[in-house]
Amino acid sequence: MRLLLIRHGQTPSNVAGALDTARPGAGLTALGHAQAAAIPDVLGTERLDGLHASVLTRTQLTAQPLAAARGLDIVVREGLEEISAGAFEMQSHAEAVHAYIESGLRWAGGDLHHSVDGGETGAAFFDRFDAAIAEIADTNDAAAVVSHGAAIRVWASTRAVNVASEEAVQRRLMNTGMCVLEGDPDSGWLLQRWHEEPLGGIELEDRFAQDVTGEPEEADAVIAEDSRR
Ligand SMILES: O=C(O)[C@H](O)COP(=O)(O)O
Repeated sequence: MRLLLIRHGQTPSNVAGALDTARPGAGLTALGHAQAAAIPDVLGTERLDGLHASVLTRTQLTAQPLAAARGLDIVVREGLEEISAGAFEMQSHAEAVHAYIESGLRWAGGDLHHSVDGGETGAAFFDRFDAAIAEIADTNDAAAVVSHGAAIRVWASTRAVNVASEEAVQRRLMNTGMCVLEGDPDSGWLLQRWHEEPLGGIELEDRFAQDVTGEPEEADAVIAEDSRR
């Protein structure tokens, strides 16, 4: 199947740099709605049998313009939600952000027992995300899935057999960025495309936002800079 994993549009938490991973989570900013509105034109005539979103409000809002343009229902699925920040929920300080990013890096390196304090393990994350994707693959040859920055980066970089996981997991994935994979749960997945910027173009990127799951390397660089002071 062809799987389009699209990160949701910008939220106030993405602007503030807060680890917002609980339900129902934030809605979209005005820019987030504009990013979502740009998606249908950019996807053009790309085949889509289904449109899926996580249980968090921001992915469903992001999927709405595409659903309207294609006449598709948004199927809300458990398992596609953001990686839990545990005890760091809604925190934006450097240690919290570092621990959250570091966790995904460790999972990509195979340390699946690790979790942030109070959060889920890598094993639990992959179990639920794999299960959701397997359900989608059962009934769709081509699907768009609107999910989250850390979840998409970690899952795509680890499940794609043609990339080095620990490098790919650190790539940028801005709001409404997209990873395209082809394959299936049995034969495996190939990464076809990693579109870092918003699908609607660089002019829909907010250069001043503290988007911690969109830019893991930049967030870590800021942390390193802070710790030298
Ligand atoms: O940590 C964040 O940046 C978010 O609050 C969680 O990731 P998301 O914005 O991609 O859902």
